[in-house]
Amino acid sequence: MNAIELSNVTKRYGDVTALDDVTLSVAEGEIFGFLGPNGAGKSTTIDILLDFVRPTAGSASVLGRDVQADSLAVRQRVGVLPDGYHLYDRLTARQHLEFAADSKEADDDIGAVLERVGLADAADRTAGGFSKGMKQRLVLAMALVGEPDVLILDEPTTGLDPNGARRMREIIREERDRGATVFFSSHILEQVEAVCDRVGILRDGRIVAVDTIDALRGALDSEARLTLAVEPMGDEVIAAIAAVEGVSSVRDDGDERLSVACEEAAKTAVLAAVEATGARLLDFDTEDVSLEELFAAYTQDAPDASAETAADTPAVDDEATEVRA
Ligand SMILES: Nc1ncnc2c1ncn2[C@@H]1O[C@H](COP(=O)(O)OP(=O)(O)OP(=O)(O)O)[C@@H](O)[C@H]1O
Repeated sequence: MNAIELSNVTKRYGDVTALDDVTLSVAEGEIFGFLGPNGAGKSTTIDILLDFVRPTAGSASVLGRDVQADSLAVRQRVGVLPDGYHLYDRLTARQHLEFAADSKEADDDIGAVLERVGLADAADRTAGGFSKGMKQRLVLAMALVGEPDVLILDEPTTGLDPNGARRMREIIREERDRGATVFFSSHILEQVEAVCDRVGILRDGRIVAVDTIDALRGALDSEARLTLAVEPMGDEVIAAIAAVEGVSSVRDDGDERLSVACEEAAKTAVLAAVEATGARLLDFDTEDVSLEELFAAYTQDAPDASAETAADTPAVDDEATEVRA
């Protein structure tokens, strides 16, 4: 049984299609990262899993139960850290957890849960005076109450300092080790890479990739980044590289250096094109795809080689002129 399943889920708000035919499965015991740019539909997906929002078409289940027909049973077994959470300013941290335990019919050791999220010292202070990060820790603590089978966390590290973010990652792993499934949305890629077994990438309401980060990197391997040092450097060299089949962008980094994004197979053709102009290749290097580039590759349109080349070609500066002279 999968912990979470979405089958052909579409959600429209008037003219806006927030989710477009999304199908996704998260296995039990998995830490699944849900990524996408602002407005991609992450919160809408989470709201559908919790039955706060109903899909226009399709269905969703959590732990084998339909989220609409069985919403109460689902909520009993799910711990949620929502996007726009609500705390009661006049209640203490301990009272919030007692409330969470009551509603889940759980008998957690409240002190221990507060200790776990680093709020033991603030247990009897009212939430109204909490900092943003303390509030986030308290909401996490509420999600952990009752040893939920599934944790759904919407941007869990928002407002947390580096220690808080690290503690959050530790807790996510501990929960998985206990047997829980963790589904969390984020656009902090390092967080996601540090803990997730798999990620799903959402773009404009559609799932564009689901895999391990390593596999996603591997799939982009065809897109290599080359840095070249060329002498003399000029528009002719840039144009020659941009014209090579498989090159998606050429960027002039100044100082006689160029960055070229191209298909793996096009690398040699790029080097040959440089030499064919009569310029000398002083140095070249290839780099790994960064997380940022990985995210951009799945969530943005491919850059237009000619546009980028034109936009990024700086005016000839003195130093460059000197080398050319
Ligand atoms: N209640 C609503 N009424 C109208 N449009 C909505 C509503 N809720 C969401 N949308 C739209 O649906 C799309 C998806 O929004 P959603 O909040 O799910 O994105 P998100 O991926 O969570 O974004 P973010 O990273 O900014 O939180 C957006 O275009 C948003 O404007």
